[in-house]
Amino acid sequence: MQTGTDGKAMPGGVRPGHGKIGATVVTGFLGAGKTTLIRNLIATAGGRRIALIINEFGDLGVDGEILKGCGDLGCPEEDVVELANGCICCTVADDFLPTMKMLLARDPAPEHIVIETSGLALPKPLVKAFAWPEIRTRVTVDGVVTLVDAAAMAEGRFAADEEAVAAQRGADPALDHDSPLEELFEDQLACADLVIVNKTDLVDVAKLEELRAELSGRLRTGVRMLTVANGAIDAAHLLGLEAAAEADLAARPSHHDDEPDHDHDDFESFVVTGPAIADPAPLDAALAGVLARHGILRLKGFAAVAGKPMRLVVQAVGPRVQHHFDRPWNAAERSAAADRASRLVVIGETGLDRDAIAADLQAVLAACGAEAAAAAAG
Ligand SMILES: Nc1nc2c(ncn2[C@@H]2O[C@H](COP(=O)(O)OP(=O)(O)OP(=O)(O)O)[C@@H](O)[C@H]2O)c(=O)[nH]1
Repeated sequence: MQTGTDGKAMPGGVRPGHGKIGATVVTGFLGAGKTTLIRNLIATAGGRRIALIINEFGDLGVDGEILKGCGDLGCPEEDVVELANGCICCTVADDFLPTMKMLLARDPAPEHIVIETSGLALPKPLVKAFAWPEIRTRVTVDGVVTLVDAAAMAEGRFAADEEAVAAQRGADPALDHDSPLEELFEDQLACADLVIVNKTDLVDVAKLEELRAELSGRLRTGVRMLTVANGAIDAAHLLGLEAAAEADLAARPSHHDDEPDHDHDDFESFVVTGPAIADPAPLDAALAGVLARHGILRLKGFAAVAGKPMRLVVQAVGPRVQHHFDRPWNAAERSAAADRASRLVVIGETGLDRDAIAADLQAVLAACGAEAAAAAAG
């Protein structure tokens, strides 16, 4: 399902403005479906040479790995650049600009550049980087595409916890923000040229209309909104917006406009390593329990399954856990088979009980081995 809010025709394909290379910034909260959308974009881009810059908050490059593993001809591995271990908005000078220069030095240069920000990144500092002299002569921000997780929004997962905010305000009357999640959500919406409400399969029609009405009141004038499931939207709707967002920063307010050196103290992530499992069947329900017990926002990574040549991708967003085999372990990974283990990145608001979470996750992985062994023996 794809609909415009204003009934106008959607833009066509890539129309490079003023001879510059277009760049699309894909933003949206943790697990909103950015990587899923980008896979669809690549698959429907008609063979255009698109370079991807993939940024992750945790130091395990899961999204880049998934995109490289997709085997799509439009996305050869060398065109996927990973910027893990930090939010792109904070590492612009150290990581992003050198990466852009490297891509622009290629011959031939990419036809379009797509940047997936981490789910915790503020898009505005990244857009600002396109105004840097070395970049702006060659590249323009074709559009900022913000994904909204319809299910998370319907469940109130971005809304401020009124009691917690009241308690914080009591302790610090100068506090001017609602909650880290709400602020981030607002920043991502305020910077958008196009909003995609994803995961419509998880909400009913009435709820979706409610969400659209709420969102449309929070967007800049003229920003379009589309509704989709599984990021299934054609590249023609995403590329060619011709927004030149880097020249329009004042129209995109951020909660952090007065904080050039903001940080991400409100969130943390760490990686848990555990044993290979024997049976993925009980994994989802068991992991959902861990997420709920510890208030984990996002968990993702890879599990090794004993006796299987394929890598198991594990994904959890809020209460929903999914797994699937994506590709065979490659030769280098196979030769390290003795060390092959399951690796999961955990992301949440600051204050996670890392030891307890690691123990809980390792117990789940171990149980998925033990239960299968018991079933085989019985
Ligand atoms: N039910 C449902 N699941 C979806 C949809 N889109 C994505 N997912 C699932 O949501 C999970 C997260 O999707 P990703 O595409 O990895 O999300 P992301 O925004 O890239 O995640 P981060 O980079 O960690 O912020 C995966 O398990 C997807 O399969 C959708 O429309 N409906």
